[in-house]
Amino acid sequence: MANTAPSTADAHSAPGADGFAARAHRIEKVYGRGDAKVVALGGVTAGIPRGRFTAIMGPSGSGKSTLMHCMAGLDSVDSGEVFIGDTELTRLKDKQLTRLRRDKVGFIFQAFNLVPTLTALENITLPMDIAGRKPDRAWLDRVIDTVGLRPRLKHRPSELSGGQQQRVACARALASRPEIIFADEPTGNLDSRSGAEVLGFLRDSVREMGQTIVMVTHDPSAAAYADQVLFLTDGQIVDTMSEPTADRVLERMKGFETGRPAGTGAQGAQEPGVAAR
Ligand SMILES: Nc1ncnc2c1ncn2[C@@H]1O[C@H](COP(=O)(O)OP(=O)(O)OP(=O)(O)O)[C@@H](O)[C@H]1O
Repeated sequence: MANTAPSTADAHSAPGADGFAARAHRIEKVYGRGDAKVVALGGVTAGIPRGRFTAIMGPSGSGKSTLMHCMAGLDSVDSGEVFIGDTELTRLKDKQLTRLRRDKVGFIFQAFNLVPTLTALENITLPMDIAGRKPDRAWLDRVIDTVGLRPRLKHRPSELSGGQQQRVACARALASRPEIIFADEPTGNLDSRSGAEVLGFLRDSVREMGQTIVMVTHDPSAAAYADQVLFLTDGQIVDTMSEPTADRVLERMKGFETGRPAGTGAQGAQEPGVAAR
């Protein structure tokens, strides 16, 4: 894990700067036209620090999923640049983008997206099998033990609980040691106990394995597992928070929902480390 998070100014000024696993620079994304036009992202600049757990929060429709999809190369931007490491996604052709996503990015979705006919272990190694890469056995063992799946490796998804299935999805994302994992509401389909297990595991993989994770969530208690929170409202980053607690996140969210950031919610009062605009 990085000891010092890169500063807001770094994210702003330095495409290619060290310390960020992914960066967005003035990205805009507009859906529809005329009366149906929606500015989902209105020129967002953000850096996701390497080796840290970042949560993205904001009211419904604020652009969280769009930001994540654009930063992960799952969706295109209308203007601006997106980088994973030093690679600018916005310049890549489709095939190069597919390869980059396969080699450098891990995904965890709300729906676990496991292949029902494969065992837990086969699901975990599937992306590497498709890429023709041999798993690093020692690393794979560590991932499996960390998520506590050793006794369930031969089970198919239908024989696993929701929490166990999401742990398989987490292990699948971690197995290839990607530069960054994007998690979109990873606990959205889980009860609070299974959700807490998955979040604890994600946090441990950042602290103990140095993984970089960025997670979209609606849930202040989920965001409290992160090292820092980035708040979006109306397609703009309006605030950041380090060392979040559920209460502080909830308090700040209340401010955004009434259109008036609570606490230090003004743009100029951002805490350093996550994002700048
Ligand atoms: N494919 C699309 N076509 C048209 N508008 C879209 C599309 N995808 C998203 N939008 C709009 O863009 C805005 C941002 O959507 P996005 O899904 O990123 O928000 P969100 O913060 O993730 O919302 P939620 O928390 O409800 O999932 C919303 O107003 C949404 O209606």
